[in-house]
Amino acid sequence: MRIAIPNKGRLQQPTIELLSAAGIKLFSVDERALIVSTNWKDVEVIMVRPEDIPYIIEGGGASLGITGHDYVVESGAEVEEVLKLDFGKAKIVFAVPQTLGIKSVEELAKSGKEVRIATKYYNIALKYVRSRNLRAKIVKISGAAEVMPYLGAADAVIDVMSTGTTLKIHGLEPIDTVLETQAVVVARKDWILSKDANLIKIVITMLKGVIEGRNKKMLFMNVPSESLDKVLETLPAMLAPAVTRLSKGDAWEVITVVDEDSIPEVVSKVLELGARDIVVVDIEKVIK
Ligand SMILES: Nc1ncnc2c1ncn2[C@@H]1O[C@H](COP(=O)(O)OP(=O)(O)OP(=O)(O)O)[C@@H](O)[C@H]1O
Ligand SMILES: O=P(O)(O)OC[C@H]1O[C@H](OP(=O)(O)OP(=O)(O)O)[C@H](O)[C@@H]1O
Ligand SMILES: [Mg+2]
Repeated sequence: MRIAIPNKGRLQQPTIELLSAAGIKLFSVDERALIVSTNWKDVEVIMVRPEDIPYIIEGGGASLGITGHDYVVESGAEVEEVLKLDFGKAKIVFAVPQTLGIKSVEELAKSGKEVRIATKYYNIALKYVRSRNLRAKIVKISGAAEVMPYLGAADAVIDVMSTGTTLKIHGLEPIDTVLETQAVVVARKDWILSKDANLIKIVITMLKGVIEGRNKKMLFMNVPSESLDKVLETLPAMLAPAVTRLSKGDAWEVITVVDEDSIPEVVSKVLELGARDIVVVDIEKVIK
């Protein structure tokens, strides 16, 4: 089977790292190679432009693809988003020059003036202006939208924002969120009927395992008998914490899996309750 991944840009490196963590390592012979074999003998990776990936999947050129949700929406391709990947997170925003002093889209719509909007997201922009009753002309460009108002070639932009620095540098102010995006895994809608369905399922399971594992940690701790019940009561777990008697003394080893974000709170609570020797361990995959 084939997996289509970005051949450039922000999503490429995290995608290669994700595949590797899932166990799929790329054998790259040449940096310019568009088709790369992997250590999984039935899995081949193709490197293509991220905006083309939805069409490639829809057309049957690859079984799975990794690209941005924004590109899936923009393409209008009939594909299924099977997994969110937690990277490439950004917002597509509508931004206008700060000097205009406009604070909302409603204000702009009411003015009745035609706005020229520069964007690489033509279809998303078209749908957006209709939904907001804006009189607009969409100026389709393929990048660097932020500079268009400065050049006088557009009055506003619909573009990607993460920290907001790029917009600010160019004197633009976001006044509305058009779409939230992140990297996703896409497949054909009927992938389950494909001859590769089993392998596709395995790859999705491994990728999901890595994503689930990234936000979780394993905790080991020693707990004296008198504290055990209280510690077990407070500890989160996937099902329930595991408990084993220690080889010496009146104490127990308690093992559980918790969300990374909750570690400071959980650790301070169990310490207070008498737990000791707490060990926090990274998790490679969580397969449910
Ligand atoms: N600053 C950002 N933070 C997080 N995600 C981003 C950011 N900029 C773009 N993205 C996301 O990454 C993907 C962009 O991939 P793409 O390779 O097309 O753009 P790029 O990495 O900016 O390269 P280029 O602009 O040169 O085409 C999109 O899905 C987009 O939403
Ligand atoms: O809100 P910010 O954190 O500033 O991020 C937004 C910028 O990030 C992306 O560009 P990127 O950094 O990928 O550079 P590029 O212009 O080469 O695409 C995007 O096209 C914006 O220009
Ligand atoms: Mg970019």
